[in-house]
Amino acid sequence: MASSVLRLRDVSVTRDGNPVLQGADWAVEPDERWVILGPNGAGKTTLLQVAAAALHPSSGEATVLGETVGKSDLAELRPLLGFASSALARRIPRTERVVDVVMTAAYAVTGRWNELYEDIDERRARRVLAEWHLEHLAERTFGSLSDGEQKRVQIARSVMTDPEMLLLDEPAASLDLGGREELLQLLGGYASDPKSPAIVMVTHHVEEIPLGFNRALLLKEGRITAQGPLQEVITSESLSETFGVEVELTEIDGRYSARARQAIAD
Ligand SMILES: Nc1ncnc2c1ncn2[C@@H]1O[C@H](COP(=O)(O)OP(=O)(O)OP(=O)(O)O)[C@@H](O)[C@H]1O
Repeated sequence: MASSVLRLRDVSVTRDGNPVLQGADWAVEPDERWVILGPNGAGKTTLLQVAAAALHPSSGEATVLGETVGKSDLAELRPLLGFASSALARRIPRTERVVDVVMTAAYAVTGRWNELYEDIDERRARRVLAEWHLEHLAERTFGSLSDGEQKRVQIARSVMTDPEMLLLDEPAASLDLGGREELLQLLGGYASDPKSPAIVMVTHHVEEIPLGFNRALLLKEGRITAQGPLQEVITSESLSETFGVEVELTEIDGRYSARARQAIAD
């Protein structure tokens, strides 16, 4: 069996003296596509930052692509980890050409400075843009795109280096219905492709779980409350327990929706 791309053993993270992640045990295998759900402040982004080797555990051990976070030089890991988040997107210059936004990922920078780009990088960037239905926007500036288009550019950028693990922090946040559905369709296709890397996606809403995702992890107050196969973990009971409201969950053709039972009774 291939080795885990991510392994956490009893990982805790303390920030400003507060425990924000506690005793996390978790492994991600190459063929797994994980969704992480939990209330605001539960520690989802913190967990993703540990997975990205961007944050060191305060205690416990995190191994990313075989390297122990905090013990090895992680610079070489960077291109092997695709990462997209709104915080990272804010660092992309609005005047940058879309094709350059994607291409600069090969050098793990935002903004095109003095790197020498190869034709092969540009060809790959244009191919990745086409895969995410963005080729017609290649020459536009990043700042001129709609939110939905910008989200897709961020994901295209994060897969440019052909990473071994793709980490997505709320990729569908702030999208309208059409934009969300288009993104979910593309993500679902990507997740269903056996050649795609391991994927970990943080989201607030079960409606944003793309088809093709097969694992789920629930977090509450810094602790993992459930993890495992998606259909076993995403249940009315587990969501009610994690979010602290009575949740009524429905699933149609692999897509979920949830609402509070209270709302149904009213
Ligand atoms: N740099 C920081 N310094 C101090 N506390 C922090 C820092 N970053 C996050 N926290 C705290 O850690 C806790 C977990 O934050 P985190 O962003 O991981 O949660 P989250 O589940 O992603 O939340 P949300 O759903 O609101 O995005 C929160 O209480 C937050 O205030």
